[in-house]
Amino acid sequence: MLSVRDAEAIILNLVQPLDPQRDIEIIDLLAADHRILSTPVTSKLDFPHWDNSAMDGYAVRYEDVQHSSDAQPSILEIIEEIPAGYQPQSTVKAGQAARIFTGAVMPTGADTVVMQEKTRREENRVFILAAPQPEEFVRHKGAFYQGGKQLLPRGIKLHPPEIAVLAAAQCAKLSVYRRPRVAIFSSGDELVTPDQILQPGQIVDSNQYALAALVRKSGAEPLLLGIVQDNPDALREAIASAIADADIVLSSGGVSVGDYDYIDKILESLGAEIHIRSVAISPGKPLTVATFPTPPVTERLVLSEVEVSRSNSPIYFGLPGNPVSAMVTFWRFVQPAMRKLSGLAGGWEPKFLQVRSHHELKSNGKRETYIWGSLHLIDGVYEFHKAGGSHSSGNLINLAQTNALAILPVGQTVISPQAEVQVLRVG
Ligand SMILES: Nc1nc2c(c(=O)[nH]1)N[C@H]1C(S)=C(S)[C@@H](COP(=O)(O)OP(=O)(O)OC[C@H]3O[C@@H](n4cnc5c(N)ncnc54)[C@H](O)[C@@H]3O)O[C@H]1N2
Ligand code: MOO
Ligand SMILES: [Mg+2]
Repeated sequence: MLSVRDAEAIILNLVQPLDPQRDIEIIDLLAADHRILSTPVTSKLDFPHWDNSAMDGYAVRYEDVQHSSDAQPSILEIIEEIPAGYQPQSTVKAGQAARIFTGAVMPTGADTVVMQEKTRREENRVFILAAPQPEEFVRHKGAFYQGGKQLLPRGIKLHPPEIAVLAAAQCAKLSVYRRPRVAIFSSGDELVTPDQILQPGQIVDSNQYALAALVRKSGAEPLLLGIVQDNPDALREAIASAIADADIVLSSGGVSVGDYDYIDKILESLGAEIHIRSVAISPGKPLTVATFPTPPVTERLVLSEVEVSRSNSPIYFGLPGNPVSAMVTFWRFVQPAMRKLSGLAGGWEPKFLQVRSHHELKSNGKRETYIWGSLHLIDGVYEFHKAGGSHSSGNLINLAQTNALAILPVGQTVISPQAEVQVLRVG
């Protein structure tokens, strides 16, 4: 069976990132948090834009004050007051100083700022009580960034620090990658929506809700196609509809070997190339990954009124139906694919932590095993606590309030309490 690592490599290799010319939208800077920059940003401005003061104090000529001390202060004539936002009018000459405030433009002639606390004021004279360093408390034009160089590269996720930079660079509107569109449907005759009255044998379609939340949390737009019966015609129609408009399709259920598990057969009949049918992971072994190299043979079904554009053919993930299996395979395989597709320049693979396990963790050693639980900070160090209750892949109840998956590699059957374990943060 395919290893988790090989499956991840195959999946990432299949993903074509969104196109930085076509797959973009122009948004307001105020809406930019968590979006991905699709064009490198350059500014004409230098940062700082001009020499300015880092302190409230006096702008002086270093040579006038270099020997100042409490006992023998230099005495300078104050020729101008320069608040922030004001363009100085005078030149500071020998024996002169300008009153200046933090962020205000340095006057010509002055090269150093003496902070107020090291001075004494007497009417329009200032006594400098200590010798400064040359150019002390001057923030020089272009010291932080020189106009014309790249300010921010394409493919980064925007967070408050980048948004501050973009604001300072006067990018009130900016170009970001559009959100990936992820079609989601659930397959199974036993499934109903949460508002329906359960008949014998029925259960609620929780996967649709879980996957929609996961997709939205990953910065993509979920297209919810509802519940599809275990019926080849209905499934064929749902899949054709999903692949028409989505970048990624997520179905859950129907990928194992049962008589009503139709997904793989229907994908094949639609001309899909199936790259993965199962992976050595627990939970989540029956996982189908497929692409559509040629346009599907069925007629295109329009999902929405909106005219949509797509540069690449979609990737289909047939996730296993068991609720925990669907979420674990999302976190481990779909999420990295979504990161690559979204235009992020790198860092698509999951990042694992090495932490101490509070409990004993067990596996049969045959598949890479993911055990759900939570990370707790104990004296500043993370510790993994396994969730109580059944670790059946059908038990979604004890998945609630977890935030991590501990991973036992193939061949490892036990991790002792207090031993180190590799963990994937989720949730
Ligand atoms: N003979 C074998 N049987 C099974 C194998 C196997 O290797 N040989 N693999 C098992 C594993 S592992 C898993 S995981 C499941 C995967 O099954 P399917 O993907 O075919 O999913 P279904 O059969 O449709 O459903 C499985 C289970 O999950 C419940 N389910 C399905 N959809 C939803 C939903 N949207 N929301 C909540 N729960 C859902 C469904 O009722 C079933 O209980 O196959 C094993 N069998
Ligand atoms: O691997 Mo299945 O995903 O055990 O339940
Ligand atoms: Mg099945």
